[in-house]
Amino acid sequence: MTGLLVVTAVPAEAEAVRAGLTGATVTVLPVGVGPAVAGAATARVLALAEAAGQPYRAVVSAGIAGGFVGRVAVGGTVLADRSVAADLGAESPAGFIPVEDLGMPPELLGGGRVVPADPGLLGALRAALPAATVGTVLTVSTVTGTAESTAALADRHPDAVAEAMEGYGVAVAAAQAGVPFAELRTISNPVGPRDRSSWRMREAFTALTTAAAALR
Ligand SMILES: O=C(O)c1cccc(C(=O)CC[C@H]2O[C@@H](n3cnc4c(=O)[nH]cnc43)[C@H](O)[C@@H]2O)c1
Repeated sequence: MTGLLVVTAVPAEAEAVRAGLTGATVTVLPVGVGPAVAGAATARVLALAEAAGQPYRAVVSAGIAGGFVGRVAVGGTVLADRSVAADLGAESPAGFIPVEDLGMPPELLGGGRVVPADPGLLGALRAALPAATVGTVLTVSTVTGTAESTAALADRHPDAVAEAMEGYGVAVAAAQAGVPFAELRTISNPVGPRDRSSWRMREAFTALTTAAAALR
């Protein structure tokens, strides 16, 4: 059995993770942005490793994220206790309807919009990162960028601490391969009205390198 697989969206995130992992035998791969491409690419990596007789023992989705104001600070580190496909469902005049409530057969929903982190893996990461904020990390296909959508999302998910774009897709790939999953994020920007001047990429990448040491 091979070791841990860490998947990021972009190469810069993968480099930041690798910088914190010197000496460790961890595979770090940038697999693309968004839940579909990240999920499909992760599924392929897991399947190829399995076919080669060297399955990974766990998968971590890692990278930067937006943080919900008042729940986690920019520059902070987040561990997901669950990864949730926040926009998988239907809009209606009465508000958002989760995909589970649309009357579809459950077997078509791949376990639903909520994938819990593996308890053993999350426990190990919590122990290694005691200052990390633990909570729901949302996966969105569209970055939240207005005050109205931020308020609606925060209301719908009172336990959400951050949003990113890959975790749920990677989590589904891991679940279908029977491999433990966790999500680790560092906060580059507040979730809220689009404002590039509020982004703190350097801070988030530095925090990602520091947090990556926990993956050894
Ligand atoms: O152009 C924008 O308004 C914008 C706002 C936030 C992030 C981006 C990106 O291109 C980065 C997407 C990339 O990073 C993760 N990420 C970082 N911050 C957020 C966020 O606030 N909401 C969702 N995803 C975020 C994400 O996982 C992607 O891989 C552009």
